Amino acid sequence: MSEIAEAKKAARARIRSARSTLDVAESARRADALGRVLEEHVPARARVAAYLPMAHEPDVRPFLTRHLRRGGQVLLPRVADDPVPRLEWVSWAAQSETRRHPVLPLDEPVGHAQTLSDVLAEGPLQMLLPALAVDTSGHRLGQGGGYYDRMFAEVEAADLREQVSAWAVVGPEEVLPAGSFPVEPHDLAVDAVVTPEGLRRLR
Ligand SMILES: Nc1nc2c(c(=O)[nH]1)N(C=O)[C@@H](CNc1ccc(C(=O)N[C@@H](CCC(=O)O)C(=O)O)cc1)CN2
Ligand SMILES: Nc1ncnc2c1ncn2[C@@H]1O[C@H](COP(=O)(O)OP(=O)(O)OP(=O)(O)O)[C@@H](O)[C@H]1O
Repeated sequence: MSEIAEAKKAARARIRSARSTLDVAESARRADALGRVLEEHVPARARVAAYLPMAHEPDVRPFLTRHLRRGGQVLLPRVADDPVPRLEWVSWAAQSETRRHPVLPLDEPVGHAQTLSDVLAEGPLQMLLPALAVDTSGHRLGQGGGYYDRMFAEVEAADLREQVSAWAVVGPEEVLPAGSFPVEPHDLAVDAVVTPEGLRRLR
């Protein structure tokens, strides 16, 4: 493994370990506060592409439920590794079924999926990206699959970056000064970061 990849791995381990010490009451308080921040900043009509939280990731589900109730649309990702590793997107309703991924520690939506290009052909998209940390230049440290980076490389190649508003979702202590974790050329830059304390624009 390259030196940079090793350093990213160490940063991920540090943040995952800190996340695992958050108690249940504090996690619930954060999910509630995060819901209020997102409800304030995401227009009711927006199409939102989000995620189902795994392993202590910020819980966006209270917001997603409220967004559906106010008439918004929600899409969730599913890993499709054949023929190449990529994400596909499934439209989400309150009673939709989920299934455990056979290898990765996450639940995924079941049903008809679209590529992100198909989704973007229908109009602009508000993306809420899972992350372990974000620096103040907008760089994002993810779980290490490279799925979001590859997806954004495609979006940029198709000249569709302007169609996407990309917000990373992390805890307040995970917004870090630039240089706190290694950044590679392929790492996507987000437009803003959202925490239970509020939204901060980064570019
Ligand atoms: N909630 C959520 N959904 C998501 C992502 C995410 O980060 N969060 N993804 C973002 O890309 C994709 C899934 N990618 C993932 C990549 C790595 C690991 C992970 O835990 N890796 C462990 C080893 C896991 C194992 O093999 O058991 C590791 O790297 O240590 C999880 C998800 C799509 N869905
Ligand atoms: N645009 C790309 N083209 C090809 N490979 C890529 C691209 N972006 C990332 N990768 C590869 O994916 C792997 C993981 O990248 P990285 O550590 O940056 O993931 P991450 O951003 O934390 O993950 P994720 O986006 O899934 O949350 C690396 O081996 C990297 O080289």
